[in-house]
Amino acid sequence: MKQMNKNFFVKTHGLGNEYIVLDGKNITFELTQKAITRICNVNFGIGSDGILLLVDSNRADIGLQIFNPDGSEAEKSGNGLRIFCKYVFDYGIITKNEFTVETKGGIVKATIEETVNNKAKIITVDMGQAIFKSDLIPTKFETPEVDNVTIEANGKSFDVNCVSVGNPHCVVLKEDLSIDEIKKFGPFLENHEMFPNRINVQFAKVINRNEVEVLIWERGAGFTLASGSSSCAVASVMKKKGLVDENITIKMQGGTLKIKVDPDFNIRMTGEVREICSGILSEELIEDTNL
Ligand SMILES: N[C@@H](CCC[C@H](N)C(=O)O)C(=O)O
Repeated sequence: MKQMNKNFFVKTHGLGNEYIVLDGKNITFELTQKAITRICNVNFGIGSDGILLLVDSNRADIGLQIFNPDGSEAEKSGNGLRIFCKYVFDYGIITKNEFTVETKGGIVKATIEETVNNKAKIITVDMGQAIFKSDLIPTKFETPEVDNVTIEANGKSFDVNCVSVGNPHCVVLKEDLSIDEIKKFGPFLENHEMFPNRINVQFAKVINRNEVEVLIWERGAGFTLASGSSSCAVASVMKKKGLVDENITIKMQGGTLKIKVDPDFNIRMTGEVREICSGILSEELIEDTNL
């Protein structure tokens, strides 16, 4: 394992969905909501779609806490998990190709599929089973599942389909996708009164039985170029509706992810991750997180 300096960070992206990784044992400050928003801010900090914090686990090989740029904690993140797995593998914290990671949204199994110069490139994560029960997602709907239920957001009606893949998602099927539309209505769907923990939002267009195009509005982050858990959510909803087969390519603004949904709705996600940079958080930035 490489010896890392205090406040060492790595910034990595999965299809343009970028995360800063920190080791909880290696930082000299408290990762408060203020600290998270400051570090993730592109003007005052490094700029990121979130922070991944390495923590101990006594149930898995390693533990992960996931934070959105608004400082809220997410139960799971698909790109976040692949990015975190690359970090622990590349920096010698985990030395095997298959290992388990504990998140707030469950324990997942990760496999390093492909390496380049001994660094992880393609990673598969078994994301667990999709949950369609309204109350477990959670939503406030009284129907057992939220399948094509019409709700109003900012004066417009949307037919929503909800699912949890460890974190909550709301999928809207569309004939045409518009970035302006998801940016305009995403915040209202995210914060809709029927979603007590807020929700991640996807507008999705089925291209054929193996391809779906998706735009994403993330809880606590806003519009992002890609999302792993959103891809899993969309694939599960489309599979349940009988619109796609078992193997689905999800096309997003930042690139594509391969998702497999088995007959019991167990989800497997495979995709690339790339490190952007690494360094030491400046004392001046850390001082700023306490202001
Ligand atoms: N970008 C992520 C999702 C991150 C968490 C999400 N914003 C939430 O609050 O649930 C992904 O790739 O899955």
